[in-house]
Amino acid sequence: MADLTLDSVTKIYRPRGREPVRAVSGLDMAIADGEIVALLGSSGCGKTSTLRMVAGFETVSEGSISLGGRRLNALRPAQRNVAMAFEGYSLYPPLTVRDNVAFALLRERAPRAEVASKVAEVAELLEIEGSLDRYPATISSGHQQRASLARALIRPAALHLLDEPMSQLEPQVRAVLRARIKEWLKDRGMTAVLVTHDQTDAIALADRIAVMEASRLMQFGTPAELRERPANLFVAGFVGEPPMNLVEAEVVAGDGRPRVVAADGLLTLELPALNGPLAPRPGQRVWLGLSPRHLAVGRGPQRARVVANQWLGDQTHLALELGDGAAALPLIAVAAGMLEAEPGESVAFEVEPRGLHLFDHEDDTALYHGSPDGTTGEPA
Ligand SMILES: Nc1ncnc2c1ncn2[C@@H]1O[C@H](COP(=O)(O)OP(=O)(O)OP(=O)(O)O)[C@@H](O)[C@H]1O
Repeated sequence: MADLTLDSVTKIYRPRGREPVRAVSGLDMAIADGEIVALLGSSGCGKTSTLRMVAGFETVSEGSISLGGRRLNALRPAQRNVAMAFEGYSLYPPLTVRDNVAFALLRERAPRAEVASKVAEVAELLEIEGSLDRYPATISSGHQQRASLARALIRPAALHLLDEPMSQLEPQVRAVLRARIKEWLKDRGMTAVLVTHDQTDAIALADRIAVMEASRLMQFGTPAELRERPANLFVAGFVGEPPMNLVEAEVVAGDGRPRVVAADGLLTLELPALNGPLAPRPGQRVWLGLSPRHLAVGRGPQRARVVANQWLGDQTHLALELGDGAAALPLIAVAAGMLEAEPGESVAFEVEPRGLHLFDHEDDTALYHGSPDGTTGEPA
């Protein structure tokens, strides 16, 4: 267990006969001892390359990686004191699942009785007791994935790396195992970095999430920080299901309070007095972000037409439209309970102050996040 630091880490692949590929660009991250971090992003954003550089399976092109104060760059994987569960499982085919799981402990000459008890414990955690005496090729991909996870989780190491640890698991099993894996890591104070493209996995497992896009780190924060204070337009449009509504708008001076006007005046919202170096000025074009969960339907000064109403068993997703035709402004609102609203119906709504965000129109960075009571402007 140790803290992990990535300092300006860059990975450039140079495939023969092809253009170089910049897979990771100037990544800075400090992960605390005992922390669980998820690298979250879409396919090809550089998550796996990052994990493989930490594990030592890829060289670092630029920058430095250290674990517990020890620089890792030049060390072989076996010298790093890092355990990794691979997305492709990489179990040894000639060994039973039991021997695969126990392999690293036996190699480190741990007492047999201790190994047996640890294997039994992790097998129970991941519900693979019935597969222990079988060979990898004879069990399902889901069980192979659990066996690979089990093998990594029982290894004593300073850092545990998990590459898409749940990708092959059924949704129900996934929810149960997520909670158990988190408990296992936390009970033992283990430091872990996992790679996932699944937001639910990231939110459920990690203390902090590193959102990556096109080789760059977009934001590194707790799930609440990403949701309530997205650092830029990308994170605002990526995090949350559904993510934030984003529309082009302009800040205008009001009598007293400034306002933000979107879609040719179809939507006008009052802002608190804005100040600070980043605060948008009257006349400035911005991206207006509205969190679906803070569009309160059934009250307030605004009106919209219901386009669709989806009841998802525990929440309602409402597709709304302001105005008509090609110029209409679409908005998604989410309500915790069931909302009776028919398509075609006109409903009242209001934007709760904390659901309002502004982003720079030029460089996409956050300029303003609404505070719960709406009395003060809280520049990003
Ligand atoms: N060995 C390699 N040689 C050349 N390019 C590579 C190599 N490995 C990865 N890449 C490229 O680097 C970029 C980042 O890939 P990486 O696998 O790190 O992303 P990822 O976010 O983990 O995606 P995925 O979820 O699909 O694994 C991609 O453009 C990928 O095609």
